[in-house]
Parts: sequence; structure tokens; C-alpha cells
Amino acid sequence: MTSKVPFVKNNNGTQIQSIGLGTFKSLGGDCERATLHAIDAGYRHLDCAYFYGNEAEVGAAVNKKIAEGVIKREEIFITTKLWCHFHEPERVEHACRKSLENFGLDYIDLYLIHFPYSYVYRGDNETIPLNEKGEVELTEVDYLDTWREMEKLVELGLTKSIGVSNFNSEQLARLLANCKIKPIHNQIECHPALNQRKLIAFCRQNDIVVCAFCPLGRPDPSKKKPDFLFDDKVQAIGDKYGKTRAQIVLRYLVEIGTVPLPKSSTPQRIEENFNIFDFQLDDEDHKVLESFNSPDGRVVRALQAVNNINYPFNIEF
Ligand SMILES: NC(=O)C1=CN([C@@H]2O[C@H](COP(=O)(O)OP(=O)(O)OC[C@H]3O[C@@H](n4cnc5c(N)ncnc54)[C@H](OP(=O)(O)O)[C@@H]3O)[C@@H](O)[C@H]2O)C=CC1
Ligand SMILES: O=C1CO[C@H](CO)[C@@H](O)[C@@H]1O
Repeated sequence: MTSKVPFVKNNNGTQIQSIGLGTFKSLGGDCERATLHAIDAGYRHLDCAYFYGNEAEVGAAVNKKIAEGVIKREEIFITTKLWCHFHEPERVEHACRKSLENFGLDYIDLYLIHFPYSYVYRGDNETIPLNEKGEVELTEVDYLDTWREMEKLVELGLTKSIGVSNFNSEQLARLLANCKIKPIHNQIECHPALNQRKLIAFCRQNDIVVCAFCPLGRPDPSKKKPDFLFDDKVQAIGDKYGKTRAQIVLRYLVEIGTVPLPKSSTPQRIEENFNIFDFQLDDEDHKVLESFNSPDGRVVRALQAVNNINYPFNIEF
């Protein structure tokens, strides 16, 4: 039995469950099965993206559970993301409608700009456009121009809320100074090796919820990486509360003020990751988890965009 899962308030009056199911690399039927299982286990928050190529699987599962009467549409929060090749203003509404068509839904709860930088457009399906040297072909669309079109999607009723992902504090400050509708979320990489204290504080000051992607650091069990997920001290904390190391890490992310988005297509882990709301870490536990923070902790570095004017990871936070 899982205890009651709390909700977090967004700055526009909507609310979101404090944990969400990640779906990157969940494909070929796994994503639909994982989503069905997650809904049955109590998840009401799903994190998706056009780029993941599985919006149709998530939508099929959600629509099945609505048809079975397990959930109503308004009880589940679905996030998806505008991919980098759709940033030009004239493509934003098309991209959102395309995602809605994939899901088989008539609105999204939250539409995020996936990254602040942009790619050249060569067709909806060419999500990683390469030049003749085999390098990703970036463009310099201003994310403020993209944002104005995101705002129109709210007015059109295609999405209830809008937000961003992978924005640094300077990009967020510039957006906040120039928007009509404030972003409700910044979805960023966050786990013990990249605990994002400063960016979380900045978002909190501006009433923006932080969702934590790669919350488990995208584990590689064959290499026993990342360190924090295979560590004896984290195991000892888990033993104290009768929890796994993954649960300790996810609980830490909740307690530092984020909404973690663990991906799993394994039924038992989907349940395990959700079952983190019946205990609390103490100060000593936090100290242990803080000790893993490192300047090299980032998993998603997006090095293909490192020279782009909108690259987000070249300042401290
Ligand atoms: N906005 C952005 O730019 C990004 C957003 N995201 C979002 O965040 C989500 C999570 O990030 P992701 O990159 O998937 O990485 P995660 O840190 O969530 O790791 C996922 C991996 O962890 C395994 N796993 C899940 N639960 C457990 C557990 N309890 N114990 C041990 N291993 C476990 C999964 O295996 P298995 O499935 O086999 O159980 C999978 O291999 C994504 O799926 C996506 O929705 C991710 C990256 C970038
Ligand atoms: O959401 C995502 C999943 O991870 C990918 C990198 O591995 C990212 O490119 C993408 O943003």
C-alpha cells in the first residue's frame, strides 16, 4: 500500500502530483504497458515529449483508463515538450496539434519548451537534422519569439499551462521580464550528483516549480554508476527506513523541493519509485546525499549545442 501522494501548487492555480512517470526510451509497447501500470499504481502525472516518439503509446494507455472509468481526463496531468526543430514561431501551433493528435487528446496539461536552443526544420520527423559533416544543425531562434506562440496555445485551449525545460537562471530571468504568461515549471536535470541548489532557489523565488529529470542519474548497473545509487552509505540510510537506494534518492529530491520524474518500464520499480511518501530523511541523511554533488555530475550535457547562443549550461546555474 502506498501512502497518500501530495500535490504541489503551480503559479496559475493548477496542481500537480509530486512525482511523475518518466517515459524517455520507453518504446515498442513498453511505454503503453508502463503507463497502464503506473495509472493503476496511482500515478497521475506523466512526463512525455514529442522527441521520445511515444506520445501515441501514452495516449492509448490514458484513453484506455478513461474508457474503463479508472480516471477522468481532468484527474491526470500530462506534460509534453516542443522539440528543438519546432522553435520558429510559425511551427509552434502545428507542433502542439501534432502532439495532441499523437496522444488522441484535445488538450495537454503542460507544454514545455524542451531546450532553449533550436534546430533547423527539415520536416516533422527529422528531429536531429545533420549537416554534411554529420553535426547537428542548430539555429538561433530567440526563445522569447517561441514563447509568444506558446502563450497563444493557452489562449486557444490546446494546453492548460506552459513552461520551460533546461533553462538557466539568466534565460529564465529574461523570459520572466518579457512574458504575458509566466512559465509554471522549469524541468531540469537534478539528482545527488547535480543537486541544483541555486537554480532551485531561483525558481522558488519566482514561484516556478522545478521538476527533476534523470532523478536516478540514468543508472548503468554494469558500471555501478552513478556512485550515489550504488553507495553503501545510501544503502544504510535505506536500511534505516526499509527503503531501497532509489527510494532514498527520490525522497531526497522531493525534500529539496523538486518533483522527480523517474522513468521505469518495470512494474515493480514503477511501484517502488512511487512509494516514497511515508517517511522522512533527517539532517544526517541529507548531509550524506549532499556529499555526492559534483561539478562533473551532469548527465545530459547537450554538447552538440555548446557553441549556440542559447546553450544553457555554460554559466554556474
Ligand atoms: N527535459 C529534458 O531534457 C529531459 C527529460 N527527461 C525526463 O525525465 C525522465 C527520467 O530521466 P531518465 O533519463 O529516463 O533517467 P532516470 O534517472 O529516470 O533513469 C531511468 C533508468 O533507471 C532505471 N530505474 C528506474 N527505477 C529504478 C529503480 N527503482 N531502481 C533501479 N533502477 C531503476 C530504469 O530502468 P527500467 O525502465 O528498466 O526499470 C531506467 O533504465 C525521462 O524518462 C524523461 O521523461 C529526461 C532527460 C532529459
Ligand atoms: O529529454 C531528453 C532525454 O534525454 C536526451 C539525452 O540523452 C535529451 O536529449 C532529451 O532532452
